Amino acid sequence: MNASPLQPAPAQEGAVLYGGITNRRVTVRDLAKAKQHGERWAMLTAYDALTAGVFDEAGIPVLLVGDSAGNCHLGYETTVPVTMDQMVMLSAAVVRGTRRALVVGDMPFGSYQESPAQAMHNAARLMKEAGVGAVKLEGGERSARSIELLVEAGIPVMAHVGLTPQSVHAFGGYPVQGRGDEAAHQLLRDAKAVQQAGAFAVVLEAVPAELAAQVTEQLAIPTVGIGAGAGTDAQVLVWTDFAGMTAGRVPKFVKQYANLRAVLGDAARAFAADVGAGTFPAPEHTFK
Ligand SMILES: Nc1nc(=O)c2c([nH]1)NC[C@@H]1CN(c3ccc(C(=O)N[C@@H](CCC(=O)O)C(=O)O)cc3)CN21
Ligand SMILES: CC(C)C(=O)C(=O)O
Ligand SMILES: [Mg+2]
Repeated sequence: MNASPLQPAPAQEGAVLYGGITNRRVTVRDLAKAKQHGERWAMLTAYDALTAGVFDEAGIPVLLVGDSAGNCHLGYETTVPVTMDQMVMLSAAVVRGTRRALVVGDMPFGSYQESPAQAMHNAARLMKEAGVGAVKLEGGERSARSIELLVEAGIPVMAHVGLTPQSVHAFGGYPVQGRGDEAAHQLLRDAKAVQQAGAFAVVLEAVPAELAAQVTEQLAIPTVGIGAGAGTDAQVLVWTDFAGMTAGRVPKFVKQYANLRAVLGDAARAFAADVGAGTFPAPEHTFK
């Protein structure tokens, strides 16, 4: 059955997210219901209107405008240089390009760590100037007071614990988090702290699968895994990784569902060859 745009084929009978929501945006309440129904869901990153529209029409219920835009879109080595102005612009484009998905704006490094007031100021920018439906920020216990303030102000917050990429310099790279008893207990404390603070979901990044499954069991809010095994409520991947666009090595947890880098490269070479050979434009591409 060819699902028409914005009418994706329901994944399963009684599906909350993949079946009945077509003429409105997915909300955090839908995600809570999905957890109650044991319905797993997929989140992808998106950084522009066109790509976001493709994923929206494919029925992806939540799109994250990740600060991974730094790596995948803006040519930075890490997410650290990404600015609020860049995230506002990219998030606004993703909102304009979609009709159904919940769009989550990722708060970049230095936009929330100073104080809850700073977090409020910049989260409000994403909500007002970009029109996102929720924001995401990194940190467990350390971000709890900021999450509380945002939630009290009516801003839905997705938290992010485990490997928090904005701490790449402190970590010395992107190591798996939560290995060993003390680290595992700290991860659980972080997850419970963000739930207590009012987060509607929490990303678990680069965490041993068994620990992620235990955390998922103990939380009432959905967990969104990336490199956290199959026991979380949802999964997220950076879209350039999942579509085979990323240059060079991708993290171990990535499954590549396409090889767009090769497709685009081949197309570009064919275009150049046709222009060189004078076979493009052909008569059918030409005005009289
Ligand atoms: N393209 C892209 N994909 C991502 O998933 C991603 C970004 N960019 N930018 C921001 C962060 C960085 N991420 C990363 C990057 C590398 C690893 C990585 O290679 N980790 C090691 C862990 C090895 C270990 O500690 O055992 C790995 O081999 O997977 C993990 C997450 C996730 N995010
Ligand atoms: C890796 C995901 C969760 C993220 O924070 C991003 O894409 O920026
Ligand atoms: Mg991010």
